Amino acid sequence: MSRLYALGFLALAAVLTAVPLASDNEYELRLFMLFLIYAIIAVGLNVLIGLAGLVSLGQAGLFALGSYTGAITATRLGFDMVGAGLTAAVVAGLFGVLLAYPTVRVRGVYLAVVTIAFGLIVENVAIEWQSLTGGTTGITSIPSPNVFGLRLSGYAYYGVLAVSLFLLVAAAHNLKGSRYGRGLMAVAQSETAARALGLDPTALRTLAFVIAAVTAGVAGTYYAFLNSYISPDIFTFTDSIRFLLMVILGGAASTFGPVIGAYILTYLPEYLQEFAVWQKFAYGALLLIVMFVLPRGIMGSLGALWSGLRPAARAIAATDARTTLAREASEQRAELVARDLTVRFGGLTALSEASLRVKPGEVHALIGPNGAGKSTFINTISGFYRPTAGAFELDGLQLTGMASHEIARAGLARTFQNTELFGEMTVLENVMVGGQQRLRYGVLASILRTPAMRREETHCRQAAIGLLAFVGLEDYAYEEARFLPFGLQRRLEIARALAANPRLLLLDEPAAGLTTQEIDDLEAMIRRIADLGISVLLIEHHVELIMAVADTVTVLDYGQVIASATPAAVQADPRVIEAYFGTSGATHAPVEVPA
Ligand SMILES: Nc1ncnc2c1ncn2[C@@H]1O[C@H](COP(=O)(O)OP(=O)(O)OP(=O)(O)O)[C@@H](O)[C@H]1O
Repeated sequence: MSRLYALGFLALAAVLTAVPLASDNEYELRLFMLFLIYAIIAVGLNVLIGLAGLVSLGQAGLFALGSYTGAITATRLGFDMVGAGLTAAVVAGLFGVLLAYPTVRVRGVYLAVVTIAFGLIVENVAIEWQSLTGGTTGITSIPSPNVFGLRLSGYAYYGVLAVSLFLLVAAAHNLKGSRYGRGLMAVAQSETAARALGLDPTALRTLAFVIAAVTAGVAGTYYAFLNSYISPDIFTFTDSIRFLLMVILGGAASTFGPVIGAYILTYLPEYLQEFAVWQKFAYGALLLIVMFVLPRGIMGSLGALWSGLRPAARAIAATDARTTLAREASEQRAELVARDLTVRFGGLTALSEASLRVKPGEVHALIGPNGAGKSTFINTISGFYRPTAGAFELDGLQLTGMASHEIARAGLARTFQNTELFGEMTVLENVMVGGQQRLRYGVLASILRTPAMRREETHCRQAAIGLLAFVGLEDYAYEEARFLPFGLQRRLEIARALAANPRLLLLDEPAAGLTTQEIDDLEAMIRRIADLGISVLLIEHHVELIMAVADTVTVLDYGQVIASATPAAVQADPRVIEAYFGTSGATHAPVEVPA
């Protein structure tokens, strides 16, 4: 943990310890405990909003679920706080899974609508299911906080809440710095690239929803025990908006931001009481001003200032990329075989019975005029399109019908025609996302930062730095990827794909938009990759590059393979000349493939 974060945690611990000592009346302490409960919700919600990039406006519904579950189990079944809290966590967690399901189909504003609907349904059920929830009257006489039969004093309960918040902030911070945090951010920033690197977006989003739901559920139980009374009007849509605001105001994705946001939004109404009828106006106006001045939230904006002062990457030991990649690749040089692939889009046949074989360890170029079906071919073999007919396999393993992330895990990595980087992550983090399929530690190990987890992370980081050196980007490790010049972004995409330790690398027009010097560097890089024993399938328009690096060239025209041979043979093939120039006899000179 960096010193700055250590200081932050120290400050948090100091504040949490000092407050009960300093507060001289029960009202003050109770208000602070309310803040702690809201902060717990905000920190959990931050995983969903800040890391996974998903907006939920139904958090009050999960808070209510936890509250009612806690209250009902405590009043009817006699559960103590631990039993009630655990039950609430399980119930809310299950609803978290349920809420995550729509993300398979909807996102953004549509997802927000789904979560709003969920919140409203919970509110209505709380009102209508009178026999269970007490209807509008709610549930009264919830026992005071107790653990294993021991009744907790006000201060002891404060301790439970303070420790819960502290541990949760630490857990969320650790999660953010683990493969799960990086995975969530990667999926949020480019789902396509994340899938191509073997990440399962559905699983990751479900994890984020479950974390946000479980924390809201537990906070709900804490609230029920604090208040000893709950009713539906405590959990309204306005509260969901308030929870969302806590995260955004404090700084989404930051460690302490949601706590600060929760503090401000708990205490602001108190401070503004003297404005009487203008209270709501002042509340809204203040929020507007803060968000206008600090659009990334309070901690987000401070964090941006700090990011320029981070250490250089060279300080971290690197694992030589050549040894890492070559060792594993030489064991399994890959052969890709595609048989009679046909892809139709409605009435248009983009690929028609196209067959291709990339021999183990070769550089195989796939060329053809614009619209010939090259991108369709690689989108199909990387699992982004389903073939209408035909099959393809990697070293005998049938890949047809597999999801893109499963194909990536089978050893096929790719780059994109229009680069698909995780723009707001650093160059190093981008490459680490590429390498994280090889990490084995679980969610619990992430949260606890176990020694085994840290060991795996160090290896992953060292390998990533080695790969950055391999492509000449070691000096940019801590830059945000979106700030790299275009040529370097292309190199980063290659480093990231290599980090997945692929057996077959698909390069989709890697020379597009590069300068002559950059294309020369790319040529050398492709040679070095091939020398490591990694098979390469290269889609390119740049003829000099193809001639220089390809062992075999396959030509597509109108979705059909019209030639597949050595570069020289293909250049002289009349069918290829005809495909490019519309006539086979017009020239006997080698074909110049237009860029
Ligand atoms: N998702 C899609 N939906 C409908 N049609 C598509 C889709 N993707 C590609 N096509 C069509 O399939 C045909 C082949 O396109 P594709 O992009 O594979 O060609 P390409 O050889 O990669 O071309 P370019 O060199 O211009 O990138 C084109 O007619 C294109 O319009």
